[in-house]
Amino acid sequence: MTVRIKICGFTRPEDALVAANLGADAIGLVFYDKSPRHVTIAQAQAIIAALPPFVSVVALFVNASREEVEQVLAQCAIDVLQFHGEESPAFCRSFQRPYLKAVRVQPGTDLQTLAAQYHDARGLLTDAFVEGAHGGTGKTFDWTLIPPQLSLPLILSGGLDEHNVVDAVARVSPAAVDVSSGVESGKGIKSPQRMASFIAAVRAVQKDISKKPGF
Ligand SMILES: O=C(O)c1ccccc1NCC(=O)[C@H](O)[C@H](O)COP(=O)(O)O
Repeated sequence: MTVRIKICGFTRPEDALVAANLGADAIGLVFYDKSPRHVTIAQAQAIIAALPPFVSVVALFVNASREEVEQVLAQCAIDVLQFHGEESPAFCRSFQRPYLKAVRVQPGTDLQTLAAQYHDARGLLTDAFVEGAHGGTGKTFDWTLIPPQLSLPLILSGGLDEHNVVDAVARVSPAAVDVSSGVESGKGIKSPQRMASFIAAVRAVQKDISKKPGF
């Protein structure tokens, strides 16, 4: 199976275009004003306008109000919503859009129960738990906390980069990987070289896995 690649936290159209041309499946835009990667609606529109067809645009929120989410949906061509806060399943599904639920994983996090609660999500995005932060921390978590069989597609996130993503994909077999800090040269500034290395690493490990007997 193809491991999908989402790169998150773009603030500049030129970086998003490079990501798309390198083969990223999805790009993430952060609509959370406490993030250094926060984009305005005008910035988001410019980034989206720079993309070629068939690259999904994911809008991220952290405990946003219904009005904030609706305002973004009304003004930007968003394909998928991603919720990083304490949003209830009812809130997440109420926009009638595909959504991802992000979960900050620490010992004791019951991913099976969360997958059942958010059963209509397009995937569960597992990120590192860092006190006081909701995402984009560049920190990894203990991947053994992920149960082998989850009832939702797993999007592995949290501290991935061009060096550890090979090991991550081989160990966890996620449906997709998500990265932000690990392909940056500065907060919100994506490095073409790091994005290229990251995507190449995912594609290489995937080829290796598909060569194994029984695959
Ligand atoms: O990127 C942010 O600044 C951010 C802030 C608050 C909530 C979510 C945020 N990013 C969400 C993402 O999908 C990131 O890609 C994910 O958290 C992984 O980030 P990183 O560990 O930096 O790769």
